[in-house]
Amino acid sequence: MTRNNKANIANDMAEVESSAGFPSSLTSATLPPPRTRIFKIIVIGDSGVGKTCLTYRFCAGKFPEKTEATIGVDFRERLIDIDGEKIKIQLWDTAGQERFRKSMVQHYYRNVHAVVFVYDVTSATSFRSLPAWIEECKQHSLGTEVPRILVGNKCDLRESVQVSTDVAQQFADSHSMPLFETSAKSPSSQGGGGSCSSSDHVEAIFMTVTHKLKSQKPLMLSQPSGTVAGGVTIHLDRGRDGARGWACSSC
Ligand SMILES: Nc1nc2c(ncn2[C@@H]2O[C@H](COP(=O)(O)OP(=O)(O)OP(=O)(O)O)[C@@H](O)[C@H]2O)c(=O)[nH]1
Repeated sequence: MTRNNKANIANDMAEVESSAGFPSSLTSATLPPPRTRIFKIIVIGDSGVGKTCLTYRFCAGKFPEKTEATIGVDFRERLIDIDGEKIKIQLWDTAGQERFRKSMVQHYYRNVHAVVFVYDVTSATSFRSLPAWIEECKQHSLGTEVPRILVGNKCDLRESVQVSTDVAQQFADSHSMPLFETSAKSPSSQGGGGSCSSSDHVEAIFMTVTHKLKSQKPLMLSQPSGTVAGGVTIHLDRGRDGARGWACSSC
């Protein structure tokens, strides 16, 4: 990781962490022009379920040609316009492998606005891991007011499905989460009953979360409107061992 990347990460973390509200000294008469809000969304789940591919698809618009196991965390950002307001979606693509996430975990969960749990529909093991991921969120004091969604990825591999939509939907219902089944690889794949019928599920998933956050959160200061920053990666040393549910608006 370069010195610049480290500086960017520090800035990005500071931005997210400072987006909690207006400085108390500001009055309506002295408020600066509207700024871009940042929504920090963390994407978690077992290694290999496709977190990098999903976040890359949403931010870069395509399936990555090749991926490697995430070490620490990757940031991906996309600036979107909702009803005339510019919103920066900051996706934190977290490492699924325990040894690559250990020392970063506290950063993942700080000032999180929403959580996306991902499992692989062709891996019953990744589905069985979900309670542990939910427990990890709980241990980091993520309240039920933080929107959560469940995503079953790799729906394009129809012949290899191990997790049925019914079972996934029951799990999602029991945790008050909406379920989406999708494919980062084949955006037009049609998921099962819990998913949206949109032709581009990945887009729908993150846009749904953003709409939810926008409707839930009052306008806050974060940073001046500007261009979307590129991805930034925090790497750990390779040697280390390392409420009620809410509806999917577009369903
Ligand atoms: N067929 C298919 N393969 C996918 C899909 N999404 C991801 N993959 C493949 O699954 C493998 C793992 O994808 P990643 O996105 O790196 O997985 P990850 O969850 O980020 O893994 P970690 O970084 O280790 O936590 C890669 O070989 C991807 O090409 C999908 O929707 N369909």
